[in-house]
Amino acid sequence: MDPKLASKNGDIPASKDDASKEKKYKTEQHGIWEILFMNEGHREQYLKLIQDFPKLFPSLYQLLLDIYSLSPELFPIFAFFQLWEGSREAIKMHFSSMLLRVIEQCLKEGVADYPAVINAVALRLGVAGLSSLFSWHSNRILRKLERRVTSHFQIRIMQAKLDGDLAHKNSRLSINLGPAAQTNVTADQAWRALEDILRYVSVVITVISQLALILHLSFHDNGGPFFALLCFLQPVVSTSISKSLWNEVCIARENNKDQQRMEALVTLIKAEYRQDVISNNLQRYILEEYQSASKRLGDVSAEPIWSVFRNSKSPAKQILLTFLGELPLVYCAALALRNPRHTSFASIAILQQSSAFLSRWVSFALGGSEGFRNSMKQIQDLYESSKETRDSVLNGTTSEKQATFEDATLRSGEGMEFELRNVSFSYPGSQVSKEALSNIDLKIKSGQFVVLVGANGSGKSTLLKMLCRLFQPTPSTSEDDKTADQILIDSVPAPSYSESSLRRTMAVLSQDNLIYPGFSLGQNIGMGYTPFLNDEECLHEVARKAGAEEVITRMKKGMDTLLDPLFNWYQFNVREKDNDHPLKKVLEEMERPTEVSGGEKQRIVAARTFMRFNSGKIRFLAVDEPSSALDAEGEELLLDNLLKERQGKTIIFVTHRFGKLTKHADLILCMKEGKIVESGTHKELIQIADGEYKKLYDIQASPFRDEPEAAPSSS
Ligand SMILES: Nc1ncnc2c1ncn2[C@@H]1O[C@H](COP(=O)(O)OP(=O)(O)OP(=O)(O)O)[C@@H](O)[C@H]1O
Repeated sequence: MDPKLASKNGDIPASKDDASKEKKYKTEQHGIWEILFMNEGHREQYLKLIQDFPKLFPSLYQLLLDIYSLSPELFPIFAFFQLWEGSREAIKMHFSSMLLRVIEQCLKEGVADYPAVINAVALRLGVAGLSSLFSWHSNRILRKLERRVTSHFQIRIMQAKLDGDLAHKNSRLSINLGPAAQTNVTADQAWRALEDILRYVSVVITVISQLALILHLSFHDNGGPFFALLCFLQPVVSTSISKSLWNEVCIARENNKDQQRMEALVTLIKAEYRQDVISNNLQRYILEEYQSASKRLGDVSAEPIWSVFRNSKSPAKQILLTFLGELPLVYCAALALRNPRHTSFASIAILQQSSAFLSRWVSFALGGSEGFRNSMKQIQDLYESSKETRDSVLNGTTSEKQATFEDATLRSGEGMEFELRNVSFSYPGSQVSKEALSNIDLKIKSGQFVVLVGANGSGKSTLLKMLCRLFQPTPSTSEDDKTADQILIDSVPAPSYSESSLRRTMAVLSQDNLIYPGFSLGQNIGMGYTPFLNDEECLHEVARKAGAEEVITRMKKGMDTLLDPLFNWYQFNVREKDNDHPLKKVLEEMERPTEVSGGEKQRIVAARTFMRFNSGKIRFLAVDEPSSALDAEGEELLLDNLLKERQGKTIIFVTHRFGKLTKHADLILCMKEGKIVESGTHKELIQIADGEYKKLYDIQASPFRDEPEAAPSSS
């Protein structure tokens, strides 16, 4: 059926400070899809490409230099094959035309010219053979280059991402938002971008070589430039009147409520929702709701966007383009009528083939400019992000910078001292209007054991991360207070430290329970302090302290167990029901996951933190609700063992549970709505009538307080 077509104009919200940059976009409805197009034709796209090219070219040049330095021996062959790839068809057609002419000559004269035919056939076959050989060789070289270039990019990307958690001078939220982290180009995508660029270059070479062939043939047979012009007509008209999603700057979104409802209902039949669906007795509802949504959807096309979009092209355009495509042949026919003696069938056949070929490739060349520009941009992003990260690295990897940074490890054995002066922080791009931290003033003395409490969302984790230098305070706008927005560590502004020395003195145990996939249990623990990664004794010792030893001994492979293995595997034709099949057993082994509970994961992650203490350099321990999934015994053991490590460390705990921690804390900071509303010891805070701490404490303690005895019944 014909998709419904509706069109209206919309405005992309322009930034207030630059209303002139306001751009228009257009929306069209195709079946269940709404498409938002920029009002931008091929002309604009080409202009953009021409404008951007000087900016993009250095990255492309750098890329070619890199490929050359990675494989100097392969590079010339690689360049030759690219050239060959583009001109291959024109060369083949040229030799085909030679052969056809010789045959035509023989037919016309009725004489078999053996040497000429053999020569032409040999040349044509030779070219065909060479072409296959080159393709095979080119493919091999390309695969080799792919390996080298992908691994080269992978290292660049990894370096950029790994440096991305450094507090970056331009970024308020450093974690995952540094310039490096902002590049989402993967090494594979980078390679594909390079392939796209090469393909585009090859398309351009193809067009040029076909054009040269057409001009050569048409001049030879009095076709002249007019014929070449006719060959261009169809692709030029086609690209200007028809749209292809691949060449548009657009967003396609499914906006049909009934289709969305149907998809949501289909999701509910997945295994993970089975238990919920049964216990909520939803089976009937799901089926009925699906039926009525499907009825409401009616005949609206729910095909994938590309087919709905293609179907919507009007037949008039298609007919016009078909006729334009036939024009070169009509022209040849006219030539034959005008000058029958000089017309060669061989040339007409080759011209016809060549013009169809040219037409297709001119379309690719005209339509592919946006893709080409995007691919060049991807390569540029990749180079620029890693360069920017290198410039912003403050961790002393740049030797001349190293000398100017403080070394936090020098005071090993002494807990860290913190001072926050009027520190505020908002998460960039957050939908929450309030600041996550608001004007915090705080002093934490060396060696103090501090507990952070407060309601959900009060800012405890954010404050802890701020102290761990994972976030930067929002810069102060106050002209009067020059010391605002500062964090001092041991009385020295935090940015004066080499980041890597700070990291070496901090241990962080959070509630996220991250088990590193693809690493064994032992490696997961050992990565807390890599020099001892293979020290079995040490691994078991820290596992014991975190209460994880029992989990490990329970595993058949102990420390070598892979909880979350990372490897690809495929099975072909091993039937599910064929239980005796020897491969089925192997398959089962591979499929069986090693399950551990949330609490067990917490223990393993805690063991990694204990491992960090082996460096002897830890001066600050930040713990964020590490026992949320632990049983009472596990929690007691973990907290006791963490507190045993107190010597020479400042410890800050975030917790919701009032008990041992709050009772023994040197300082309790009670937070509310991004502010520290109360601070002191448990004894002090509990005295504040209507205080936030007392309120939270009472809620937890009240079920354990003795109930007043019920009055005996009078009856
Ligand atoms: N990644 C984030 N992006 C945007 N806002 C965030 C992000 N993380 C936290 N927030 C917001 O910052 C505020 C403080 O959050 P934070 O996690 O520090 O609170 P919390 O006291 O640790 O809460 P909880 O007790 O639930 O762990 C909240 O309003 C929260 O919505």
